[in-house]
Amino acid sequence: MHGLNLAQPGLKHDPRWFRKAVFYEVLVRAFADSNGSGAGDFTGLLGKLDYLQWLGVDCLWLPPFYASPLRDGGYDIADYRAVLPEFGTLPEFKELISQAHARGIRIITDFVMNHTSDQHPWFQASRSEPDGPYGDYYVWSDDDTRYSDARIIFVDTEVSNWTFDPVRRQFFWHRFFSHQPDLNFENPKVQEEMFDIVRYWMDMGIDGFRLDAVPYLFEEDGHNGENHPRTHEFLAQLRRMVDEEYPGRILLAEANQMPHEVVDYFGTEEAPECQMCFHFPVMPRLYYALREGKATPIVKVLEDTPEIPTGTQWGTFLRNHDELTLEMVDNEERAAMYGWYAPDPRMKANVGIRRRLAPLLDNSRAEIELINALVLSLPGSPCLYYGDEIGMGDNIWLNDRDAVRTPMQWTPDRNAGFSSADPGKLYLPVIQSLVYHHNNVNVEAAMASSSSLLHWMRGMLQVRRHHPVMGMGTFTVMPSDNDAILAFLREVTPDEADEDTPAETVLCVNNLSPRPQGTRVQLPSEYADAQVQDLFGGSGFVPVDEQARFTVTMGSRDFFWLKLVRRTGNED
Ligand SMILES: OC[C@H]1O[C@H](O[C@H]2O[C@H](CO)[C@@H](O)[C@H](O)[C@H]2O)[C@H](O)[C@@H](O)[C@@H]1O
Ligand SMILES: [Ca+2]
Repeated sequence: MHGLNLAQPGLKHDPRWFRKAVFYEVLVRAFADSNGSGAGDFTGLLGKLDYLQWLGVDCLWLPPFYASPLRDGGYDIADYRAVLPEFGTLPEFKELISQAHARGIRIITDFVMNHTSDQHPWFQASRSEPDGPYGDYYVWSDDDTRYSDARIIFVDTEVSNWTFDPVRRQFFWHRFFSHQPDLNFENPKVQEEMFDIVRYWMDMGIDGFRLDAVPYLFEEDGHNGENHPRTHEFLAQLRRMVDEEYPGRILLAEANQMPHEVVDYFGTEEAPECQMCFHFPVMPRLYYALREGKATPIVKVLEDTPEIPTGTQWGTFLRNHDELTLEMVDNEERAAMYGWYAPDPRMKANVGIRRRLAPLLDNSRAEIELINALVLSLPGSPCLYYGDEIGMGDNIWLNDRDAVRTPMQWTPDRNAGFSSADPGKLYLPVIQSLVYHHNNVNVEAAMASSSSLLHWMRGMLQVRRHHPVMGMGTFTVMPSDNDAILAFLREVTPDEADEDTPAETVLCVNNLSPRPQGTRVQLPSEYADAQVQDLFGGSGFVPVDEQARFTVTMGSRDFFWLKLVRRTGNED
């Protein structure tokens, strides 16, 4: 990318880095193709690190890039220690890590422990040699009746969690596609293999793992096969090993579960598990609140979210490489979400919606800004999805979740500047729809326009970085007299402050309504008469009154991030 002559600060030692970080999920296959093969690769991604540094992200999450038949976007691994040749080589991957680190960007990768591809040599050996060393690596049964309390997750394609294998003449267990047999975690050798694979990639220099589909490791008759106590025991052992051998590296749980269940993946003080967990239930409620024009769904889900252990952090997100999952809302809410966000049945996938952020919000700049402001200010470290920073579109005519995995749009040129290949050779076609065509929606054009969504996003990340309170601070909802308004405080008190995280209080006020709204927000008494300073440089806000009430009028879908400066002598 021209004109991005950036300093390369390198990584700063900071054991709490993940609590302040902005993550960015990027599919190697989708970002940049360096050799005209039609698919993205490590070298292509490396060439775009300056862009990512310029944007201001702190950590990349790379979904699987391992050897795989790619029947589930790489979540069907055929060799945990090899990279898919079309993505490059291991030395290229190592170079990517070191170049990212040189730019102050960390990298976490996906670790799919629950299952492998049926092409994995372990499975091939297990099916053909039941008494051999791999015979017990998978979950086999003479019939398909066990674990009947476990639900089917991929309801669009699967009719059972058991599939008959004609070679071994037994059924094998799978929570996802029938080409993804579940590993048998009851087998200590499988557990050892997992430990060794973690060591292998951590030795290579990665900064952590997203633990894919982690609730499903252990199963038992009479149990629904999710969040089994033995899964938690295993994770605690894994964490102990990581802390001993790779201190500072993180484990991030992908547990699509209700708040009271997902918090268990943080573990306990005696037996910690993951430093981070994605907060699945909050995500659909952000979209719900936007359409309802009310703060209640967000307030409620955060009220239902238990406290998390000291030093841990939520991972938040608006979109990712999967469908916008609606597993964590009730039937009524799900029906409303489908009505609002999936008017065409093609937009649905499993229990969710396979669309990108901008099309979901009908390309409304105000809504895109508000929902991003929410995810950047609510508790947790936000994870952006590649392309959403330029408002990329989707293609619901593609299969399954490929709808949201199309090539990154860099320029208005051939293949959107993603690849020099013959357009027919691309792993997926670039977006050519009327509104989101790469002629208009691309990084080059967005960079050339100072009012673009891209520049706005970058500005937001800069402000967030300058205010570590957004990652580290406490979160408290402030009562407002208008139910369209979501107001909350993020706060680091002088007692909690240190040289990296100064004491600060930020009041975030969000208008979820499409109409202008006035509100009076009641603040804690110590903020009586406090001065109000806009983090984005605005001015003229009326100070908090002597009864600690803050009064403001907000435009449609408006938001404010306001630093509260207490009156001297009002410090208690
Ligand atoms: O490896 C199988 C799948 O694992 C992850 O799945 C998660 O996404 C599902 C929706 O697509 C969701 O319903 C489930 O609860 C999750 O575990 C991974 O993110 C998928 O891409 C993958 O197919
Ligand atoms: Ca399993």
